Amino acid sequence: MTATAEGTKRPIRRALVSVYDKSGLEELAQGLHAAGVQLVSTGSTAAKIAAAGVPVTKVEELTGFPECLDGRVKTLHPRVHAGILADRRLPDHEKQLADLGVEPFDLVIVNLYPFRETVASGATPDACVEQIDIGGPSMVRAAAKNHPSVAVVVNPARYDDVLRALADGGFDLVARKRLAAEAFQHTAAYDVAVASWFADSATGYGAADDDSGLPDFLGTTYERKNVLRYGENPHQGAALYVNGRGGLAEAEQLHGKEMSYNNYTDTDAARRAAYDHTEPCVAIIKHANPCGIAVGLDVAEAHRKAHACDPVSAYGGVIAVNRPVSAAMAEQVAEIFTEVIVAPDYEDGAVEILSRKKNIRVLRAPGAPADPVEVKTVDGGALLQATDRLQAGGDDPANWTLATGEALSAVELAELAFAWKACRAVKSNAILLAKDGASVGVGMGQVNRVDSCKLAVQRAGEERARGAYAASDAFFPFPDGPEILIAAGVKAIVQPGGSIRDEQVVEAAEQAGVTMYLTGTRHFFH
Ligand SMILES: NC(=O)c1ncn([C@@H]2O[C@H](COP(=O)(O)O)[C@@H](O)[C@H]2O)c1NC=O
Repeated sequence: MTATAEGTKRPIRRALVSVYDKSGLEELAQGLHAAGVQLVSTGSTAAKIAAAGVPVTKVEELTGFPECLDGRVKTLHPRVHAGILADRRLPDHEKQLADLGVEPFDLVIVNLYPFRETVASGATPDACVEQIDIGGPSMVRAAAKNHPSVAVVVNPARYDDVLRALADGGFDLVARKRLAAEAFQHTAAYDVAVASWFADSATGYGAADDDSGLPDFLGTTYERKNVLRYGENPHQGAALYVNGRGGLAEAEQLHGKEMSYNNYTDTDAARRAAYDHTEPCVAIIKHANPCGIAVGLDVAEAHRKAHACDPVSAYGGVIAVNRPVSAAMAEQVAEIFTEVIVAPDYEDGAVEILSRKKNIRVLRAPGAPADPVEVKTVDGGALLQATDRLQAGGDDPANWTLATGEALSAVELAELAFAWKACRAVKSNAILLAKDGASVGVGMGQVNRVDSCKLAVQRAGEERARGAYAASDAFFPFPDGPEILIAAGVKAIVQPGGSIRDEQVVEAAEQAGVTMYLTGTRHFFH
């Protein structure tokens, strides 16, 4: 076999066209015809080409076999597939084609039935199954395999390239290989979507062969959306990929500079924090940790309270809101250097107010974060876990156990519940002090809980710590942590409990007359 030189172009004389998405088809067919290319096509594709005044041979005429079974069999025929798969570099293949009376194809243009869109429309299982394209992927894969002889196009956005190549003597091997790669990516993503739908798993990622609910095969595909300027640091290349499920990765940017890698990770953390609360909530994040979380009667009030937690750190922060941003809130934000603001929407005038600052990135991302699972890579593998969400059991104060002290009133319990929920947004070991529905002191990311307690108290300051409501994301292993909170004068503490020294921990609170509740639920966040 002699390898075709990379730069050698293969002229296009005969094309097979079978497309579900018929956008740009008429112009393409006219262009192909004008360049002297013979067209062979399926049912309604052929009808549209003919209607555009372009001569076309129906596949049925080629195969001598009618399209049948409601379109389940159209192109699945040796006259089609031998025409696609013959390796034109091999004299023996050329001879076999001649003996069999099969004419080869130089170009295959196919796009597939809209399986994903049909599933998303809520169609019946039978209707979804009917949209699993069989003949299309077969042609695409055959043409891509045989890229030394055939060019394959799966995306109408490539039609201009086809017309340009025609005028230029055809595609060279490098271009055909690139088209083949695109074609296999297209069928691979299509098959993953079909496989995941069949698995019908809660994760949407694939089938579980046992009762773990976790897929045996982690099947999801991502398409590159943007190349980012750099990653976490300037020497790291980075890009944003989307998996077609919406969310932050597909947020609409309404204003400002291009999002950076760190902007994305902080914005993700900010949305996670803001959407934990049912009241209007604002979370301000720096380096994935909150420098302020607060709820209010409206978003402007929530923002004032969140900002007041730590105005120094909020400089250059990332803000997430769980409600549309009002003009009043926008006026406040416009006064503070802010990297990103993300919200489900913006009220009239809010974007214009925010846009007074050239650089602030203004994002619209409708809906709460909804990914059912989180995937983290480790060297040589990946970890998948169900996404941590607030639990109906342990995160509901109605289910908490009063370990010691006076039971809180409903208003006080709501304060402690706010602290508990807000603490979930803090990197472990996490301690959060709150007052009036706002964080006032946060101790984050320390390698022991005592230091997190010290940090939370120090950041709150004496006055704000006194009478605050304290939450810990995981149990206190020793009484030393709570002792710091107690010494600072907190009113109540909530923590999961479950340490072998719970008794000593509870005793410390008891002696000081501080109320302590146990949730039975932990929220590590790393
Ligand atoms: N069954 C087959 O032999 C077959 N061959 C081509 N198709 C698909 O039929 C569609 C085009 O059909 P039409 O030209 O009738 O609109 C394309 O999306 C193509 O991928 C087929 N359909 C499904 O498998």
